[in-house]
Amino acid sequence: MIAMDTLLKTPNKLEFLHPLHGYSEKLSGSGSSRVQNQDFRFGSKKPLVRWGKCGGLRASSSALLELVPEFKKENLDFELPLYDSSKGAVVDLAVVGGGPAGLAVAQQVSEAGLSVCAIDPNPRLIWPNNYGVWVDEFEAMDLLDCLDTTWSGAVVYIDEKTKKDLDRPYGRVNRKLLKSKMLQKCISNGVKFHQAKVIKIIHEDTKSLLICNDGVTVQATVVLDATGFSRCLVQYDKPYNPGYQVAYGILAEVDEHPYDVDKMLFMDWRDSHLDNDKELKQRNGRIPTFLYAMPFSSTKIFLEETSLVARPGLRMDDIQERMVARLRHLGIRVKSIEEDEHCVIPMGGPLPVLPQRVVGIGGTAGMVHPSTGYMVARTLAAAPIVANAIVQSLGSDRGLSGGDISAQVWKDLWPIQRRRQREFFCFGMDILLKLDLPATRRFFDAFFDLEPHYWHGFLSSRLFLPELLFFGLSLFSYASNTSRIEIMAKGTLPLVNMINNLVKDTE
Ligand SMILES: CC(C)=CCC/C(C)=C/C=C/C(C)=C/C=C/C(C)=C/C=C/C=C(C)/C=C/C=C(C)/C=C/C=C(\C)CCC=C(C)C
Repeated sequence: MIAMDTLLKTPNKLEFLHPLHGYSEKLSGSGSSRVQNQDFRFGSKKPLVRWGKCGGLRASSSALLELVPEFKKENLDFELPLYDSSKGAVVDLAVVGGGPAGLAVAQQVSEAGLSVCAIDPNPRLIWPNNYGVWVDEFEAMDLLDCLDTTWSGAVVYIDEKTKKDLDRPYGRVNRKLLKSKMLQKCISNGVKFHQAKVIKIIHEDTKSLLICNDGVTVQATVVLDATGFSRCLVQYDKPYNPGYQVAYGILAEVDEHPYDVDKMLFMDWRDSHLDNDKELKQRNGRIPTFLYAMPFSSTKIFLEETSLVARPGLRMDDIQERMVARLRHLGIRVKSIEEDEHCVIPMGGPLPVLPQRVVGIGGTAGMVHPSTGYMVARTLAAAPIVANAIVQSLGSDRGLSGGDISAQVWKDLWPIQRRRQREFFCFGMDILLKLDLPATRRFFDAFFDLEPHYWHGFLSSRLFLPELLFFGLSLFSYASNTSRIEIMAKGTLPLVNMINNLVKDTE
């Protein structure tokens, strides 16, 4: 076992290659933002941070990082039927990216008897992400068997004195099981797999040619980009200015922790762990982070220090430093780390060009919840909508061109009520971006006092515009006077922007 104080003396392990961002987007096609112990990139294809010798991190977090095991790629043991390019056949659908969203669509389109080719550089790799979901969201999709742990409720610590018990069960997705189930179904429906990255796409009237980095060309009537935040194929025509959720998580064996094993810790905004570090406390006061934790037992726990949203995103080393200070304060001594994850989720920002020839789902299609960073339940729920639209359009005898088919799919994915809903969520994000720690606490104090229908519905994208207005008014009425003033002061400009955008987008 290594005590935090001993850990503090260990020399540093991170080497900085970029002054601003020690983190990455995942650039290849698994439809996910989380990465584990690899080179890091941000935006550009250049490595920015490398795990290696010495560097700019304060010693405190480096020692914790010493416990992080070498990243092992864990593959599923499946014999995947391969795409045969020599036949020159045109498949009905090519899915680029093998994350949850891409595989769900591949599975559902192939179920309808259409031919599908799934392209991913690592199609057997178990997703590195630790997905958490509200149990009711997975229940609605009949996916309860894909949760490996559930908690009867969740807890939010607003500050040292205020704790909220959330009466809503939460679960961790069993990513190995979920991916195995989806792959199994894809295989039995006849999906073919191609292990490569797509580097170029050429559109013709009735088909598209996907040129892969191994020289193979896949021909498809419809192309679905499910590559996550790399936004490989989908086009954007507005400046990309998202907020960033940044988090660092460890699945750790500890000697003990103070959290109730029957509840998951949704947000812990306490900051007494920073009392001895004035500078860090001030930083946290300006752009706060909270702890999110899934206690599996009294000695095994997933801990994730999280910046809800910031622009630009917080540096990963800053987050790690805050986490180490918090664990030390809570008396959590880490014995070993089973896995760690670095998570950078772009939130909000413009939607892609609607419609366009390539269809998208998940991060690439603007489907991350702009106020929370959550996506997996929403994209899994959207997969049948995308799949149905593809199946209907391809099956229609109206002789639709590739462009007509994609237009139909985009229309079903982003109907006006979903676009308006997203506009409201972006409005919410714009307010969150401006709140310091005291204001954030006041905001969430009111948010979690709302009727469950409102806060559940907001977090799970179940409220649409008229109801969202009542949600906003209700939040306002629950807020303290100080918080109301803050919402008005910080929210007026975003409110005007939202109204302008809603007025412009009328079809
Ligand atoms: C899992 C994942 C995805 C990731 C990883 C990392 C982590 C761990 C994360 C976590 C996260 C979390 C926990 C999150 C959470 C979040 C939340 C809770 C959020 C919430 C939000 C809310 C909001 C934004 C709200 C808003 C509201 C508003 C805007 C209102 C307003 C009002 C006013 C202005 C008044 C007037 C009225 C009208 C408009 C009508």
